[in-house]
Amino acid sequence: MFIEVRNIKKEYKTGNVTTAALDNVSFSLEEGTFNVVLGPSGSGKTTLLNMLGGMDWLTEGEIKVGSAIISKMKERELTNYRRKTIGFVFQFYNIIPSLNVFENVQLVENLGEESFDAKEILSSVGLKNRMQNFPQDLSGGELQRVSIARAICKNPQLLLCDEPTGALDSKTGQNILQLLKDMAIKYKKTVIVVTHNATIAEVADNVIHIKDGILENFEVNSSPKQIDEIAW
Ligand SMILES: Nc1ncnc2c1ncn2[C@@H]1O[C@H](COP(=O)(O)OP(=O)(O)OP(=O)(O)O)[C@@H](O)[C@H]1O
Repeated sequence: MFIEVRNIKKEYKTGNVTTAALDNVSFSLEEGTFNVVLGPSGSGKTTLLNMLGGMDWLTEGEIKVGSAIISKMKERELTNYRRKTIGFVFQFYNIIPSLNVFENVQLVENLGEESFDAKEILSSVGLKNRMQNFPQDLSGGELQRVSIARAICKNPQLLLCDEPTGALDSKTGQNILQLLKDMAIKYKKTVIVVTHNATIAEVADNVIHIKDGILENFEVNSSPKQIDEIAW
């Protein structure tokens, strides 16, 4: 298994109040799979993504990614892990407005040891003719393509996406999901998409259902739908 999450717990303390954002969650995922984390607002989806991405430390439990036990890592190792192993895609793209499309992607070319060529990756996400444009000239769907190209350019093993289609209409969202699925198939990336949209889960290989920080169900989808079969 590429990812093994064992009995993880994450508590946040604010003053005297302790919130268990995740409680005793365990699952594993194979490499090259397309996975969805599904749950209502406040259920712990982003917390789970942050834990997998090495953004913060667990309260209890263990997370293994590849051969690395990331839950045991100190700050420096975690920074290295985030840099080399993880690509992040966010709902609102996080593109730098003063850099053109090519420059936004080229920024990360030096982070990975076996990075892809920025131009090649931009072509593969359908932005060959937009490289010299600035973000202000692009549509939401195109901006999300830039952010996927940037996430994938350093050749990370794991692509973590927080509501990547949340700001897009259904048709554009489908295109973006197809692109993320292609990343799993074509580049063997393990992709995890967080969403509260149950329709999106129908195309996933595995669905991690969480509610109130607890894993309600780990659903293995033996025949995931094609992306053009869904709409929301
Ligand atoms: N840094 C933090 N400090 C304190 N509480 C937090 C922190 N981050 C998250 N929480 C709490 O942990 C719980 C889970 O939050 P999380 O953001 O993971 O949920 P979510 O499922 O991603 O929600 P949404 O879909 O609304 O983004 C919530 O009760 C939230 O208020």
